[in-house]
Amino acid sequence: MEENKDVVVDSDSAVVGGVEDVYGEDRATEDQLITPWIVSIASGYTLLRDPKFNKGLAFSEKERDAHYLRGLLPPAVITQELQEKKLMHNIRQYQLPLQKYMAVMDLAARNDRLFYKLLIDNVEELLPIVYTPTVGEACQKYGCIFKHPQGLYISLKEKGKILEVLKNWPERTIQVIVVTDGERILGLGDLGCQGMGIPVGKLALYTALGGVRPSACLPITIDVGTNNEQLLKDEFYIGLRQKRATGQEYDELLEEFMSAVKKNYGEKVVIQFEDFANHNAFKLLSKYTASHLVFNDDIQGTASVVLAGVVAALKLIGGSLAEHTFLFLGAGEAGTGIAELIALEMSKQTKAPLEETRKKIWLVDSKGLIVSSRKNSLQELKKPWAHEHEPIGDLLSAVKSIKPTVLIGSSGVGKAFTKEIIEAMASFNERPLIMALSNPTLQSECTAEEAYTWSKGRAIFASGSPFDSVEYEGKTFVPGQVGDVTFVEANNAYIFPGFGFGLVISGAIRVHNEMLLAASEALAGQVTQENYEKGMIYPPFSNIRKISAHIAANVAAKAYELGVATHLPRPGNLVKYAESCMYSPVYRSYR
Ligand SMILES: NC(=O)C1=CN([C@@H]2O[C@H](COP(=O)(O)OP(=O)(O)OC[C@H]3O[C@@H](n4cnc5c(N)ncnc54)[C@H](OP(=O)(O)O)[C@@H]3O)[C@@H](O)[C@H]2O)C=CC1
Ligand SMILES: CC(=O)C(=O)O
Ligand SMILES: [Mg+2]
Repeated sequence: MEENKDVVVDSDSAVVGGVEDVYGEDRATEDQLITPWIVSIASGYTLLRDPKFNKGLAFSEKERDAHYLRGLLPPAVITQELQEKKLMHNIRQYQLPLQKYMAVMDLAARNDRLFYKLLIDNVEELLPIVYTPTVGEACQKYGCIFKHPQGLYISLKEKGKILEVLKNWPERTIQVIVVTDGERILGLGDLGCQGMGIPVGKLALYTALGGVRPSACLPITIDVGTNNEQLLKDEFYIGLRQKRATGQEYDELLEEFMSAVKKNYGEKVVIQFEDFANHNAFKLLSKYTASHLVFNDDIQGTASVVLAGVVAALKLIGGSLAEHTFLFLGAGEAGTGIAELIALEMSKQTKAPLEETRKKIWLVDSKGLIVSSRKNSLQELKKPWAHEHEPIGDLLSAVKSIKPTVLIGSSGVGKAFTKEIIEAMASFNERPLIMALSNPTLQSECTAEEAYTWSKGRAIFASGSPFDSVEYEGKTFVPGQVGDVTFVEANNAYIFPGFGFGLVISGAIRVHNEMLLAASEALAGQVTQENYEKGMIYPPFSNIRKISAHIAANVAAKAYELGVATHLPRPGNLVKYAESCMYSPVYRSYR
């Protein structure tokens, strides 16, 4: 007879069980199998351990009686506000941003609502922690700080079983998925499976800034290996230890993933592609745009946010969009995505064909200015930008020759906007618009201080990652505004939460460029006269939920107009409707 490996109650066993050890867990030796089991009603200790329902010391006396919590908590009953105050006090004690990140993520694992309340009420302070720049460091060290899964990991090992993997996730109704394959994490390159910090951070913003319920958000990392040698050698690395799969093997895994998502969650789940390398990002977007509700944040969300900033800046620098000349450093996802949306908006405004409006926009890549003589060797995405011009190898020469009014950094190369470049911009522009979009902070093409001092206070500056206050000529300037220079965040975080929420509330089934323009228009429309007077080109982040409601409403309105909305009848007042649908983190009372 085969030996029974399950736990057997054996009075002669050397292993002595605990008191009332009816399931035999305490008696099990390490080589014996045990059955993991839980009680399914969330009460007592289980309730305290469930982040979705846990309220910690905020459970009332009545709730403590009704839900078997007596004795499991100390006697004090405190409010959610006091819990928030205590946590912020504790978080502020940490010196290192990564420690703050870990403390905040630990809270998320313990108590959903308190986590989101903290994030919503302290958005400007906590955004640099859960998002860029700290999330970049967290991804680099994810293997070391990993405590428990915060999303789904789908690796090559799960090939053929992806639908089953999706079913393992505890929530059934999913509205937004943010997925990465970790190959281009911010400007930090290939971080493989450790890119998980990005979908987790982006979805935290979907809830805190956009109002999507946390249980409807699903972070996913697709692990096809990594080409990052350092990670492959790192004993704490949490991903597959192999080089990246490419070609057919990659395409088949992604195809299985995309069809499993549609099969499991239906047509109306938003799939946000995030931080894929550009050779896959453009391919995936064009492959699935007609069959799925897909949105690439780096290409499309960034485009929408930058267009909004440029349109708002026109109030300060004058002229219409088509009267400006744009030069980009970086011709990848962000660069070409932004360029295309600006050209589209110009074309809409002037009725000139897109081929014409594109000529107002120039891009520089790692090989220099993109010009027609390079056309045969260019990636498809760059070809529309190959205008007639003599070849130029470096950015400074390109700036001097093109004389742009707007300079945009989307290269991931820190410090690429040198003193000479900013001075050149300031020499032929009264108010040069300079956007250093690359993340995290060290990748920024220049700092706020550099843009300010080198332009002698005339630049309008916006960056992808936040900057600390600046001392200039004896004055301390805080982020948001320095004299005439503004350095608020030109980051897709302004757009994607409201954009995705707009898709969700309208039941949209496809994304169209017109919807990106609608989002951009809504964001630019939220910059107030008071903001303009301070030189700001984005509204303050502290108003982000109101801003998101406006973005969502504009996106939803466009979805209805284009006939891709399925939530019928169309609500009359979409802003009010969006606000009414937003998740609130305030504790609920339990019967
Ligand atoms: N603020 C925001 O909201 C966002 C910011 N970003 C940031 O933008 C950066 C780029 O992202 P993404 O566009 O997706 O990346 P890509 O890899 O798609 O594109 C990078 C581009 O930069 C060019 N480049 C790289 N090195 C140099 C160099 N030394 N000189 C000139 N050009 C160079 C590359 O040239 P080549 O094509 O020749 O290789 C490529 O065209 C990242 O840091 C990312 O964090 C991205 C999305 C949103
Ligand atoms: C902000 C963002 O999406 C990026 O840097 O990739
Ligand atoms: Mg990104």
